[in-house]
Amino acid sequence: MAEKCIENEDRIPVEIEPGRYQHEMKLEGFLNLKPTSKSALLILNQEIDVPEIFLNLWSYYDIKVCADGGANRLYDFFRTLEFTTTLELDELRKKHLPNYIIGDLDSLRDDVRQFYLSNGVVIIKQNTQYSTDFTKSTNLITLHFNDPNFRKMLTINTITDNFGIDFEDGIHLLYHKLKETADYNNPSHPIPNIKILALGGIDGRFDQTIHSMTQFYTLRISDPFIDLYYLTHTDLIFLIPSSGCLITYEKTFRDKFIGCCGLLPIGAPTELVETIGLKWDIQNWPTSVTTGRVSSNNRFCGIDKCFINSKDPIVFNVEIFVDRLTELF
Ligand SMILES: Nc1ncnc2c1ncn2[C@@H]1O[C@H](COP(=O)(O)OP(=O)(O)OP(=O)(O)O)[C@@H](O)[C@H]1O
Ligand SMILES: Cc1ncc(C[n+]2csc(CCO)c2C)c(N)n1
Repeated sequence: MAEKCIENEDRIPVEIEPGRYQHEMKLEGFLNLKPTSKSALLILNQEIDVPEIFLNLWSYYDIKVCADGGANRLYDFFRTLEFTTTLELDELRKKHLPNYIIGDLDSLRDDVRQFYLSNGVVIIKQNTQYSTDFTKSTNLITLHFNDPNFRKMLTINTITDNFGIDFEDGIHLLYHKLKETADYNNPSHPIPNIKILALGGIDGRFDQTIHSMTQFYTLRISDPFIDLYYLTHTDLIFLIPSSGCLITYEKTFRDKFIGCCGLLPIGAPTELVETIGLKWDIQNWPTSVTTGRVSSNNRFCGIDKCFINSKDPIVFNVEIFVDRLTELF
C-alpha cells in the first residue's frame, strides 16, 4: 500500500474501535498509580532533574531503588530544599529511605553509605563488570516482586555478608534461577505488570544513554511484564509495542503539559502502519535512522487520544513540561 502523510488540524476528535489495538496506556499514568500496582522508582546516577515533582513521585511508587551513585543523588536532593539545619535535613532523608541500593558501589560515597546503612537500607554489592548497575537494578526489581523467597532471604540474613548474596553476580544468579523455575508462561497465572519509572539515564554520557535505550528492547524479551519509562526534565520516554497501541490522556493534560513527540526507530528500522491523532499522521511509512525518515517534531492533535500501529516496537518520546506539573498537586 502506498505511504501517506496527512497534516491534521491542531485538535481533532479520535475514536478507535477496541479491536484495532492490543495495548492501551494512559499518558499521565506515571503520576497516578493505583495503590495495588507493582511499581518501582529507579534513581540512576544523575542529578534529579525533576525536583518539582520528585517527592510526589516518591509517594506514588511502591519501592524505590538507587543504582549505585543514584543514592548520592537522592541524599543530595534534600540539600536543594530550603532547610536550615543538618538535623532537619537528616530527618527528611530518614522519611525518604530507598528500599535498596545496588551496584558495584564504586560511585557510592562513604558518607551516603554510612547514612543509609545505619538507617537499615538494604545495600547489595554486585561486583560484576559484565553488566551495568541499571541491569543489576532491574533484576533486583523482578526478584523483589516475583520471588517471595528473595524477600524472606533478606529478612533472615540480616547479619550475613551481603545478605548471603554472592558478591560477584549473585543477583543475576538468583534472577536466572527464578526464571528457570517460575511459571512465567502459564496463561492461567498471568504475571502482574511492574511499572518502572527511571530518573536519569538520558541526557548524560552518550554510551549510558544508548544503554538506557537497549533496556527497552532487552526487557521486552527477558521480562515482558516490566513497563519501563524514563522521565527527564523535558521528556517521558517509553516503548510503543507493535500490534496497535492506544494512548489516552486528559484533554487538559494535553493542552497544558505536553509539547512535541517523536516516533524513534532506534532499535531497528520498521514501518509505521498507521497513526491516528498526530498532527502529521502517517500510513505505510517506512522509518529508520539510516534513511533519516524519522517522525520527529510531531505532536498530538487527538483531543484525548492517539493511536499508533507500528510493525515493530518503537521508542516514543513525549515532551512534558515538568515544571508546570506542580499545578496538579
Ligand atoms: N553520565 C551518565 N549519563 C547517563 N546515565 C548515567 C550516567 N552515569 C550513570 N548513569 C546511570 O546510572 C547508573 C548507575 O551509575 P553509577 O555512576 O553508579 O555507575 P557507573 O559505574 O557509571 O555505571 P555502571 O556501573 O552501570 O557502568 C548507570 O548504570 C546508568 O544507568
Ligand atoms: C565487551 C565489553 N565492553 C565493555 C565492558 C565494560 N563494562 C560493561 S558493564 C560494566 C559495569 C560497569 O559498572 C563494565 C565495566 C565489558 N565488560 N565488556
